[in-house]
Amino acid sequence: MTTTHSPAVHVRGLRYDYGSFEALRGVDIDVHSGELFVLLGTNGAGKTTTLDVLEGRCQPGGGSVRVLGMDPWRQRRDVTARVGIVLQESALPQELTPLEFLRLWNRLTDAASTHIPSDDNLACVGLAHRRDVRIGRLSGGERRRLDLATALATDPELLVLDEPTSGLDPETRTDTWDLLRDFLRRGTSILLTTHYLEEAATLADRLAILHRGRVAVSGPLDEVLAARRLPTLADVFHEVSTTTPEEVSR
Ligand SMILES: Nc1ncnc2c1ncn2[C@@H]1O[C@H](COP(=O)(O)OP(=O)(O)OP(=O)(O)O)[C@@H](O)[C@H]1O
Repeated sequence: MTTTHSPAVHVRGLRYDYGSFEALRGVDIDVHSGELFVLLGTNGAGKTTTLDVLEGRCQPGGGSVRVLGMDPWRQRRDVTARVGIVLQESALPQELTPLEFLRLWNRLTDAASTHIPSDDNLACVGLAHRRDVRIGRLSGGERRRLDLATALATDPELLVLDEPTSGLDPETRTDTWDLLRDFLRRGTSILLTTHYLEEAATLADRLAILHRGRVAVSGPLDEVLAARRLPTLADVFHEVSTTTPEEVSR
């Protein structure tokens, strides 16, 4: 893995509209190199839209966005080669096995990237024993782990994960946390979204809560709690989600 001295993600004043609906209304986010940053949000707050912009799938309507120092809209191919992405909805081919799929994935993704051997990758995500089973027969949790394996295939500098533990049982979820911690130890930066506040409190070096297209609070958990004078992240989340947009502070 090559290292970078740029911040992993630098977003200022990001705006995005769906027609006349303002989904992002001036979002600021920094993910420091080597940290795990959690983006929380109320339903429809704009988390997925933010990730779509970071991945170069949507053109920002305003503001500036840098991912590993690059403009994801103009340099999408370069960003994709260095960023591992897990989308909220994946479309894995049901007829292939995990091993066949990862080998195909490695051939289809950027030839300039270094690929982790597929067997090693499957072992890394705890799927070695399921490598020859058709994907259509895998459980939801196993498929989510295969999603993660595709994101890890090019040994990325940055992982962008949209609800990577959604629908996993508690044990598989904590296994995934351990896996993410392994990647942090290797210097990978991670940005993930989740609806699980416990996950955010456990994993995040820093976090942000989006509400109606704006960052309502951000920072390390202890600073967020101190700033709001509240005992738990759940209390902060409740306060944010019951605040009207005009009252949201930046
Ligand atoms: N294609 C679209 N057309 C119109 N509105 C959209 C479209 N996609 C998303 N939106 C709206 O933009 C807002 C932000 O959506 P987004 O999916 O980014 O939120 P989110 O924080 O990921 O939500 P959730 O946590 O519920 O998945 C929502 O109000 C959503 O209804």
